[in-house]
Amino acid sequence: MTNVMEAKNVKLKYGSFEALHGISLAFPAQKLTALIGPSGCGKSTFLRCLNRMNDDIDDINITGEILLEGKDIYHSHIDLVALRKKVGMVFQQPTPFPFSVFDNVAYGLRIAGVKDKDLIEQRVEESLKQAAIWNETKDSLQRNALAFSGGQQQRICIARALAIRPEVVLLDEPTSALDPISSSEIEETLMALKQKYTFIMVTHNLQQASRVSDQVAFLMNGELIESGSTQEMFLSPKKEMTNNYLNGRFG
Ligand SMILES: Nc1ncnc2c1ncn2[C@@H]1O[C@H](COP(=O)(O)OP(=O)(O)OP(=O)(O)O)[C@@H](O)[C@H]1O
Repeated sequence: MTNVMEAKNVKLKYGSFEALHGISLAFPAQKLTALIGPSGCGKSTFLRCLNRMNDDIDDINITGEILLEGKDIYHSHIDLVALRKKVGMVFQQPTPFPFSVFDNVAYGLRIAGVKDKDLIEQRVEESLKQAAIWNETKDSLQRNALAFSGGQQQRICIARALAIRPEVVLLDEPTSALDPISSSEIEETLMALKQKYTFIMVTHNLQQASRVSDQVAFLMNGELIESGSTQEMFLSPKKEMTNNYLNGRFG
């Protein structure tokens, strides 16, 4: 199985506080990896390392390597704009920009300098279809994205992330702000898209992790306790701590 990304001994300090103690984890292509663990264990911190979203935080220190297609994304020659084209992100709260659906989805392409109107139109349509929001938006592409429901906004954000054809999509609790129906629509969308993209998702929802992921990584206190296939992790975890967490004994 090919790994699209691989973290090697990633340590991160906020000032003198070490939030990640040396995480090593590989992300197989066209699979969904779920990062799980109790609140404050470092899931979001680790996820944000994967497209260098932490870079702007004052007094942060990151060591180790994160390889994307074999190259360290923390190497000084890496172009951040190019990196974020390859590694897109969807956040917990839907974050459409306050302009039309069309302009939201076209945003990344325009930033990347794409001028061909036909190509942009084609990509917008394709991406909205992939994110399963085309039927609800096709007659109102010029409507402000903020006028849609939370679940629809989140699918517009997924379409926006997909429009630039990333290798990897990072998702930070993408359904936790949504109602159950919208959440299950997003889950179905992710399952359908796994053939094309590699997803890495932070989730608090263990049932969600068991439904949609192929690989699970369990973090606690900034350490990777255990990772493995979803089936193995849920049915026969190797570590007692993982078993206790998955069985609701703490969290
Ligand atoms: N910008 C920051 N400055 C200092 N400490 C931070 C910062 N961001 C996170 N932390 C600390 O790092 C640790 C890990 O936080 P992080 O948000 O990554 O955890 P998490 O597992 O995603 O939590 P949750 O599930 O509650 O979102 C916590 O102790 C948190 O307080």
